Amino acid sequence: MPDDDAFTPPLEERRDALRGRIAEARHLLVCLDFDGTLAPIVEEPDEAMPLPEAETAVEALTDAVDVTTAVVSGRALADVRERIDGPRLYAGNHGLELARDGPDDREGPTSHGCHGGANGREATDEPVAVHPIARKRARQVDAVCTALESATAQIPNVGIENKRLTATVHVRTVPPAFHGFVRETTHRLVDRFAGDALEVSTGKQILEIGPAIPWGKGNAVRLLAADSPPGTVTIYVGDDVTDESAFRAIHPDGIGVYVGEDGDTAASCRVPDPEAVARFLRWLEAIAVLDRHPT
Ligand SMILES: O=P(O)(O)OC[C@H]1O[C@H](O[C@H]2O[C@H](CO)[C@@H](O)[C@H](O)[C@H]2O)[C@H](O)[C@@H](O)[C@@H]1O
Repeated sequence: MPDDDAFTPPLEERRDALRGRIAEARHLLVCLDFDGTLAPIVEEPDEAMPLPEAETAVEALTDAVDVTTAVVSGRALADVRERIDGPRLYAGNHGLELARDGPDDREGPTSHGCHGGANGREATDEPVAVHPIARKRARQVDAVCTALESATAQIPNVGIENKRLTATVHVRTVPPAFHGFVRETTHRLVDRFAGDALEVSTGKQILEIGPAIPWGKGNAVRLLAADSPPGTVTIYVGDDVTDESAFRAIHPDGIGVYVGEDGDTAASCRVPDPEAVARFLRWLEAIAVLDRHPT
C-alpha cells in the first residue's frame, strides 16, 4: 500500500513514468468518478454536469482502440447515465449497481455473498446487476428518506436524495448551526428504521446512507478489471472518500489519480481540479492512439 504519510506527487512529476506504462499496456480500462472529477462541484446536486472538455475527452477515449471507459459514481446509475452518455460501462450507487458487457451470469453484485445459482452464481436477464443485499434493504432506505424529509422540513436548504439503494443527505448550503442536528437526526432515524442493516458515512458536504455491507467502488472496479483482456492497465480518477477503495483495489499495478490539492489518498498522483482531469484524459487519449497505435 502507498504510505499514507507520503506526499502524493502532482501528475506532472509522474508524467514520464506513466507515459511509458500506458504506452506499453495492451489495453486500458479508464474508470472515472463523476462529481468533483468529470463535473465540478456545485451547490445544487441536480445541476451537476460534466465539463464539455471532459465529455469530449471521454468520447474520444471511448472511441480509441483497446480502451474501455467506465463511470463509477455514488449517484444512482440511471441518474449518472443521463448526465454523461458515452462511456461503455457504468457503476452506480458506489458500486451496488453495475452495467457491464457480456452475459450476466458472472460473479458480481447480483451474486455477491448470498445467492446460489450454478457455482454459487445467479443468472439474470437484467441489464443492470444489483447487489442482492442492497436490493433487499431498499425499502429501509426509502423509509429513512421519508422520515428524514419530515424531520428536517424546517431546516433551510437540506436536501434528501433518495437513490433507492442508498441515499444522500446534502448539507452544502445548510447553515453550519444546523449541521449537528441533521447529522444526529440522520443517525437516529437510520437506527430506528434499519438498526444495523444500514450505515451512515460521510462525503463532501453530505451524509451517505447505505447498506452495512463490505462492498464499494473498489469491488466494482475489481469486477470490471476482471472482465478486461490480459495486459490491461486500470486507471482510476476520483476525488472523494468512496474513491479511496478503488485506488486501493488497483494498487500497485494500476494508476490512481486523485482530484484535489490536499487530503490523504491511496492514489499514485494528483491533479488539482476537473479542468485538469479533462486535460489528463486528452493526454491519455493522445498516448493511447499515437504511442500505442502509430500510423
Ligand atoms: O461518486 P460521485 O460520482 O462523485 O458521487 C458522490 C456524490 O456526488 C453528489 O454529491 C456531490 O456533488 C454535488 C454536486 O456537485 C454537491 O452539491 C454535493 O455537496 C457533493 O457531495 C451526489 O449528489 C451524491 O449522490 C453522490 O453520492
